[in-house]
Amino acid sequence: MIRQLRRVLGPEHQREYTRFLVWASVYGVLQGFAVSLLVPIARSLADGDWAATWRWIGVLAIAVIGCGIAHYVQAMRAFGVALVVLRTMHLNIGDHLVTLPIGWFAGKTGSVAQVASKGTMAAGSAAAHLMTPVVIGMAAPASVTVSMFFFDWRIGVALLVAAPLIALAARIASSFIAKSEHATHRAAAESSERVIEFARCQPVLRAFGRTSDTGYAPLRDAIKVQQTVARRTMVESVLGLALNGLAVQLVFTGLVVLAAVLALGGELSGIDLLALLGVATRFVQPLMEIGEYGGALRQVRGELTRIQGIMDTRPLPEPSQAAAVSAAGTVEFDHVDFGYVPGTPLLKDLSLTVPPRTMTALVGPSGSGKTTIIRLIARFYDVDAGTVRVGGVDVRDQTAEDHMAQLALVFQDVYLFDDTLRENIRLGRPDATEAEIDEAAHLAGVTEIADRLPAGWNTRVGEAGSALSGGERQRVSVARAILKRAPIVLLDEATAALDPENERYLQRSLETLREHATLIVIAHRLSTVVNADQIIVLNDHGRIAERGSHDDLLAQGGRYAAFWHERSSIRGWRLAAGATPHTGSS
Ligand SMILES: Nc1ncnc2c1ncn2[C@@H]1O[C@H](COP(=O)(O)OP(=O)(O)OP(=O)(O)O)[C@@H](O)[C@H]1O
Repeated sequence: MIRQLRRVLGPEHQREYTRFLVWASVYGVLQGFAVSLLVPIARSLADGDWAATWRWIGVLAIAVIGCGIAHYVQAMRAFGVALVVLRTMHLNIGDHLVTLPIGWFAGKTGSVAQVASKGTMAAGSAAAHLMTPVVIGMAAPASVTVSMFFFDWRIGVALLVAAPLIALAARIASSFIAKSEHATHRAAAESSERVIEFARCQPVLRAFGRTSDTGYAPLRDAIKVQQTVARRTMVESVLGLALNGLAVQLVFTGLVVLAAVLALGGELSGIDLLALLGVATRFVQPLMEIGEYGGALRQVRGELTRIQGIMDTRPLPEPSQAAAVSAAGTVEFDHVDFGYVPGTPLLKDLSLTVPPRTMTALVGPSGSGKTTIIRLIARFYDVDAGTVRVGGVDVRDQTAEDHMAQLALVFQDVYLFDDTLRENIRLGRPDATEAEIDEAAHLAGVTEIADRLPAGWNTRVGEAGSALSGGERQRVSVARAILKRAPIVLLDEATAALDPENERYLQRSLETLREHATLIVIAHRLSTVVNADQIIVLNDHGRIAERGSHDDLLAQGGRYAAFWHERSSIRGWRLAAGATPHTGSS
């Protein structure tokens, strides 16, 4: 844990941390030394040598004063380190998170939040409360052992043999408990996920009559597993603690027996024996304390491992010198291979070119990789082979800032901040004038939303935009994109089944965006596909099946043409995998 804490603190706080460790060790060593002085004091008393007795008492007084000073300094330093942990760890984690590929966050938002809050608190309190007993638990027995070599080498040897035995027993007990604690942690995480699911899915569960009478089986099962695992953990923890306690007691008993044997053989006086018993007690007590802190130590170690896991995740490599954009508004895929799972390629040898200020529609069966293409353009992930060029330059040769400056993203899962409509649009370009915001809002149809809301433009949109409908949220997101004036707009049409109002605004926005920007759209609406300059039809093997304009593809008489003829009678469509047309509303 000492090493883990050092790693997560970062290089700039190493000196502070080392100073704390030194003072805590000095405190532990002085404690052990002070206790060991009982032996020479007892011996000189037994010998009736008052001068030596007072001399040793003087040394004890100095050691005790030293202990007090070391205690104070190490406590202040421990709080200093704890404050540094709390102050800097959030910043370190935050600074690191912004360098990670966006794709890394998929499915991790819950655990990242947990680590950033609970993990840093645990690390901070470990520095303030746990490190001192741990360091003393190691330093004091070591100091007692070394001191005993000066006063009675036989006891010194006995302590030297005993220490590793106690450490071994503690390690066995700890690994025993850690295994069951790990299972408890997993079971607890599973049932809390099921509880969240249960709360979130209430409308669905109620709609299907899965109320509390019938219960929600996954949650019930998860709780049952958690209870079983918790029972087992309790038993195993008690056994582990008992093993630890037994080992310490056995060592203590061994030391008492050894001292008694020496006393009986006339090698030690009665007063020597009493002094050694005191020393032996002080030897085992810190070791016992380390065992008692075992649970808390393992918990902190787990949190530090999770923090370290985030900090060890490699950021997207950035070039030391950014390449300048050479062909603004173009997007190229050059023999790209990509898969989310190593060894399972999704896109294979994919090449495509999107000229500036054109509109490209991506169509294909569900799961064919349309969203993945958009994510690669935005560099959520790096390709496995080939090159993705944005603005004529490999995305890996651009800084994240230069790269993202060329893109505006309108995704299905639009995230709005719990702020006013106006501030949510302003996010697209913070230095935009009020008139520019008004214009973007008007084009995307947000003005009409504001007119309807009770506080107009000043209405807060709620957590993640919960006060707006899906179509309205997308209109705000489109307004952001219009305001940004990025040369390339990536847009995932929310759904084929937009209501006429949202449909009209989206159509108008696309036309506006098209005047200045390159548009790459995951197209669900017939009108988008027909109006595109280029249609890329993906097959379900991660390759491009057909490409061209609507007229070209109809003339080719291939798969697109077949589906077109079949589906053009309904609004909204999507190519389905294999030979079976997709018959849903999308
Ligand atoms: N983060 C991820 N990790 C692992 N696999 C993923 C991830 N995201 C997508 N996939 C898988 O990659 C494949 C392609 O997904 P993608 O979202 O690109 O398809 P799509 O053509 O956009 O589908 P749809 O039209 O249904 O939205 C799917 O099989 C999907 O399950």
